[in-house]
Amino acid sequence: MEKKELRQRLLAERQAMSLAERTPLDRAILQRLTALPEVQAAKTILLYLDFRGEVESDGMIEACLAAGKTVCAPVTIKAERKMIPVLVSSLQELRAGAYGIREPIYHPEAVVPVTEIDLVVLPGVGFDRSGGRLGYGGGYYDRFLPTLRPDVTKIAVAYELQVVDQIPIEPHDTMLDLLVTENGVWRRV
Ligand SMILES: Nc1nc2c(c(=O)[nH]1)N(C=O)[C@@H](CNc1ccc(C(=O)N[C@@H](CCC(=O)O)C(=O)O)cc1)CN2
Ligand SMILES: Nc1ncnc2c1ncn2[C@@H]1O[C@H](COP(=O)(O)OP(=O)(O)OP(=O)(O)O)[C@@H](O)[C@H]1O
Repeated sequence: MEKKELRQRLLAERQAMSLAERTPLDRAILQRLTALPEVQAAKTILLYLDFRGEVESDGMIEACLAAGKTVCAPVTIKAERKMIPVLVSSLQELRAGAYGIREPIYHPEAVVPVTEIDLVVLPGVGFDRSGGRLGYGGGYYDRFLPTLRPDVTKIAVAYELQVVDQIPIEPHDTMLDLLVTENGVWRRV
């Protein structure tokens, strides 16, 4: 169970970081992310709402809203192991959803059609520099990513301590295009 052990080790390392340690890293990641031409060109972006010590995402949401972009975030349907992109118009209009993750309030009119999404920013537990990603093991993004338009840019954001030489990859895994950490940006080659 290589994946399970890697997940536990990386989660423990991430949780061990203090707020004072992560705050400058969050800022550096936010700056690198918003400077990317792909992000600047995107009109509709699927972001996430951080939990369990993921890279802070509120700043990304604020920046995208301020730039006039359409922002959506996952609403998690645990029973169906699926996630739905729902419009986020403000960080004040969120509630705690499945797993205690903050999410926008689901209304059928607030669902963003997957065909409208231009770019996805993904959290995760571990990453490698060739597009591999390790999540919490729910398979939510694994099922969701193949439903997107093929031209959608998929960007991982992570602390450098979450980056390993090689994430064990399975056939259902979708490779990510870019990895952004506090130290730089890696484009999948
Ligand atoms: N911020 C954020 N939102 C997200 C995700 C994410 O990774 N980060 N997701 C990306 O997928 C989805 C939620 N995925 C999750 C998957 C599993 C567990 C979880 O707690 N799993 C159990 C045991 C694993 C299992 O069920 O087999 C656990 O860790 O205790 C939590 C969230 C949708 N929203
Ligand atoms: N497209 C799919 N259809 C059905 N089951 C899937 C699919 N993709 C993944 N799964 C299943 O979901 C489970 C979790 O997969 P995996 O460990 O890759 O998740 P993860 O990438 O860590 O999690 P997440 O995407 O939620 O962050 C596995 O048991 C896998 O078989």
